[in-house]
Amino acid sequence: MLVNQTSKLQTKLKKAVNKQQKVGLVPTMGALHSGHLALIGEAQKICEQVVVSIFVNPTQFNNASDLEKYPRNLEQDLAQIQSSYPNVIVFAPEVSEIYGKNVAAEEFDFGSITTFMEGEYRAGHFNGVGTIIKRLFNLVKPDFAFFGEKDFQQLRVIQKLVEITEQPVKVVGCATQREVNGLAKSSRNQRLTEEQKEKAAIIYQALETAKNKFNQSSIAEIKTEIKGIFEAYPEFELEYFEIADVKHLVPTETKQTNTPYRAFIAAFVNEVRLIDNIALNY
Ligand SMILES: Nc1ncnc2c1ncn2[C@@H]1O[C@H](COP(=O)(O)OP(=O)(O)OP(=O)(O)O)[C@@H](O)[C@H]1O
Ligand SMILES: CC(C)(CO)[C@@H](O)C(=O)[O-]
Ligand code: BAL
Repeated sequence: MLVNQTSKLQTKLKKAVNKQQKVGLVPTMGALHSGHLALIGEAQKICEQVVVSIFVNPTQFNNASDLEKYPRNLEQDLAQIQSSYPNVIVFAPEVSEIYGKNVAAEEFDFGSITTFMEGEYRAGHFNGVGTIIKRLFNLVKPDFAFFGEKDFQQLRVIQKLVEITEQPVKVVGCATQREVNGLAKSSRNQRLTEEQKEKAAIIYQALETAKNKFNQSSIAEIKTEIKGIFEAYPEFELEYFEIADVKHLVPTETKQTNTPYRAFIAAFVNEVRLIDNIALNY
């Protein structure tokens, strides 16, 4: 069922708490796809009451056109949730319900995990994500909250946010759902043509290449190979390809033993920006 106001949401959640039900939160920006539905499915496994928030959060966008063109389709989102998960509460507030008149992000110190990659290329993005998630956690008071590994850096930011703000929420990371060709499901894929979606499989192919070469090649060699892959596709612009240790998320050129690494990529197809990542050695 759909709720737009925080007061109504809290009334509904009181009932769940009185019944000693576990509450799970799945934050989204809507334009739902099977990646989101997988998160809801994971939430349903361990929580009797699941809340899905649908809110295109303005303070996390560093690019006005990206915010304006972000796909929005509340009717279709509600129909999808209703048909698969009829007991879910959908919280879809207006911007004013969350921010009042002050549409601004709080500042957080997330340390090294936000210094590079998304933190570097989307200035202020993670302060915006931290702001909305802190507010949603305060409103919903979930026992568990579910986030996709597709946005791996974001997942680590949320874990850090919980630590900094001492909110009693367990953060659950969920595996990336992909198209048959390997392209990570993403709401922004809706802005691609069918041909672009097919070609965008090179993002995943680049990550797989990095994974296959990780043991026998240096990071410099892997980076050269990935750049070469993208040179063959002039309509794609590689923004970054990095290999970073999972703990600090600091890109590196040298491999340390007994350290788990992931490869991270961001690329533009025309003006649509896609991201993805893969575990390399764990
Ligand atoms: N392919 C996917 N597999 C698993 N989780 C996903 C996937 N895509 C998104 N998610 C997760 O769903 C949640 C909501 O993400 P969001 O609404 O931004 O969708 P999105 O598809 O990531 O959109 P976009 O990529 O355009 O930002 C986040 O926790 C995100 O990591
Ligand atoms: C977590 C989130 C819903 C916060 O707006 C957003 O960043 C997203 O959809 O990944
Ligand atoms: N899925 C991450 C949210 C964003 O791109 O702003």
